[in-house]
Amino acid sequence: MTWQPQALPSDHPAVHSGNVGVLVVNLGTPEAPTPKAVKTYLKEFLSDRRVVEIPPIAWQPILRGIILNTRPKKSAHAYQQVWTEDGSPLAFITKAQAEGLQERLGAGVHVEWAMRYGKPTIGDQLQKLMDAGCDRILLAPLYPQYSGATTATVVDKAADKLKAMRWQTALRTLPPYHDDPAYIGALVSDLTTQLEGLDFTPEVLLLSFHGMPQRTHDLGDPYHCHCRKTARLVSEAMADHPLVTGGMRIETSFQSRFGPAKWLEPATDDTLEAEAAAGTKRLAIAAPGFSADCLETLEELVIQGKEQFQDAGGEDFAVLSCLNTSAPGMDMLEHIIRRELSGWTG
Ligand SMILES: C=CC1=C(C)c2cc3[nH]c(cc4nc(cc5[nH]c(cc1n2)c(C)c5CCC(=O)O)C(CCC(=O)O)=C4C)c(C)c3C=C
Ligand SMILES: [Fe+2]
Ligand SMILES: [Fe+2]
Repeated sequence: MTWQPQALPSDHPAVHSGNVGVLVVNLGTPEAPTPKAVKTYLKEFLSDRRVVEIPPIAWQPILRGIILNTRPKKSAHAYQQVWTEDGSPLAFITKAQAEGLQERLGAGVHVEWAMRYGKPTIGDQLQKLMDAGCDRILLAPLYPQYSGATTATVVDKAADKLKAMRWQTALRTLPPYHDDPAYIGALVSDLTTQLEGLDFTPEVLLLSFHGMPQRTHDLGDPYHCHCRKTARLVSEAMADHPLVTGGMRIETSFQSRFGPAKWLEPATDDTLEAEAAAGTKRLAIAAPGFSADCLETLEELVIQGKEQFQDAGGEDFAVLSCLNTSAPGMDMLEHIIRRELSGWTG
């Protein structure tokens, strides 16, 4: 008689015996809104070759000789405008998203959070998950649109940690979700609720994404195309909304230009001025590429954007919140993360 493998009992769960971890990651933020802390943060961030694609021999003297001597003071002032008792919005919102996910996913999954630059570090948090017995970890960079400067650098950093280990944990990464119906649905639900709650009727809804050097796009980075697709899908999904049928236009722009090189266009600041100059009086702006409110939304849009629009003749101006820990946002994150855990959890 030949040997036969023993059949698994029919109720055998397709689940392994170790623990499963999820590490949600966002960009990072200084430890304090001071020039010293901002300098430390900017040095790490702007030394990342995924972020500034200039050979270090040319870039480091500019970074150390000019930028790190001028920008920290200016940026610290901006951070002071948005800092709260709980610290930097980007950090405490990311932490709250992780806690919300932990509650939703239950005790069978360990959820932690990390920042790509600053603290808590990706390496330390991966270690924490492994210390909790996680031999399978889903790394979830919370960037809907893929870019080498954001998504890939998170994966690089996690790989640096694994590189030093003899016995590695298994790692999966969350794919970009810029066109996922769950993400588009969450945005449309959240944006329409916020738009309907405004005390004015916007003529324009401006979707402002973080920018990137044009050269990075030309070298093949899909970020710009992902942003454009998100914007198109949101516009299509909102086409029947009374605000849109009533005449509200949905436009797209790119913010936070940094340095003298050409960045993705149209720029948000130029667009705000051009809209106001062309007679637009009432404008709402949303930043769907940011999972959490941060310096770039709370200072650059809420404070500077308002000034730019109103100085050019605009009147009513509102910045809509990011998905943050809203119900549609958390439902979406839970959905896309559960999907990636399939086969790892029951
Ligand atoms: C959401 C996607 C982001 C991309 C793409 C991105 C690219 C990118 N950014 C810089 C330079 C700076 N960005 C800064 C802040 C910042 N950037 C993002 C996101 C993306 N950046 C976020 C969420 C934040 C906010 C951080 C916070 O603490 O709230 C800053 C620091 C602030 C300042 O000094 O102005 C810089 C500098 C480059 C060069 C770049 C290139 C691809
Ligand atoms: Fe940035
Ligand atoms: Fe493109």
